[in-house]
Amino acid sequence: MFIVAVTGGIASGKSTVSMIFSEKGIPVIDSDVIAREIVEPGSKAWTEIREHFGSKVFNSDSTLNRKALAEIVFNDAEKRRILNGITHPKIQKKMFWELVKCFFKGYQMVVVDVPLLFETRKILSYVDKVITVYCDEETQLERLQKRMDMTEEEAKKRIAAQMPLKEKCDMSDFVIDNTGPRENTKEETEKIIQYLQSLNLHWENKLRMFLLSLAILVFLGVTLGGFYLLLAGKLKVSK
Ligand SMILES: CC(C)(COP(=O)(O)OP(=O)(O)OC[C@H]1O[C@@H](n2cnc3c(N)ncnc32)[C@H](O)[C@@H]1O)[C@@H](O)C(=O)NCCC(=O)NCCS
Ligand SMILES: Nc1ncnc2c1ncn2[C@@H]1O[C@H](COP(=O)(O)OP(=O)(O)OP(=O)(O)O)[C@@H](O)[C@H]1O
Repeated sequence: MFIVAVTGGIASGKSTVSMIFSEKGIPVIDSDVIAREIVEPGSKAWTEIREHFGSKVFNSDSTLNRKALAEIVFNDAEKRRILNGITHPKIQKKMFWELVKCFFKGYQMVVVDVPLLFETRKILSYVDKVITVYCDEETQLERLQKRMDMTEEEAKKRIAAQMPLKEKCDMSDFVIDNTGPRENTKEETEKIIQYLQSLNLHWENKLRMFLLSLAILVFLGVTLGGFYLLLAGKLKVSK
């Protein structure tokens, strides 16, 4: 299975690009959605956030008060590091299992939409191609304020918490400029999808399937062999 990462800065247009992949029947795993799932009331992350940040970052119905937590972590790098330490391993684990599900469903290609791909690097290790969705700073600030109903100061702080967008572009296989109208972005994205689909992934996918099956067989062999030896040892002792 070929894994394509869509990354970029906050509000640069990742969801806009991911949606175009989705319209072509390519599944999209969105880390922002997973980040919300793992903090549901009673979850491990929810409990750890409560321990570290206190009840002030929760609503009366026990759900996370995202605005209150954002106010803390985007004004304090150390607190952000603590929150990332709680959430990121759980997001990465859930993303990994979502990928495994896609693999067994037989998808040839899957997209992971991860804003902090280069900042955290973990998911980067199993991604085949990276697309960075770029837009100029002025447009990013304007779209962010509009979409999240933020003040200019809040928006600037959120942008500053991420790696500069230009640096992400330099490290990517493809860059989509989403500064202009949506039609341009759609056209650029469709060209990339066409290119990715034209790559002869057939043999690569077969090889991966073979290696995965081999790994499963070795695992089963070692486990069953271990049990057999354990059982045989016990039988000898009991004689
Ligand atoms: C701080 C929280 C509660 C704020 O929630 P809010 O609803 O305001 O934002 P939302 O989750 O929709 O995120 C919007 C965007 O903010 C940016 N962002 C979110 N968390 C971070 C972070 N820790 N560092 C830098 N940018 C971040 C991303 O670009 C993301 O797409 C939330 O973002 C969170 O739990 N963050 C930690 C988990 C995380 O890193 N998520 C990003 C996906 S891996
Ligand atoms: N080309 C465009 N022209 C005008 N508005 C756009 C364009 N692309 C995206 N937008 C708008 O900008 C905002 C951010 O876009 P989008 O949600 O795709 O970004 P994102 O990178 O996924 O954001 P996030 O970092 O929150 O996940 C949205 O309100 C969207 O409707």
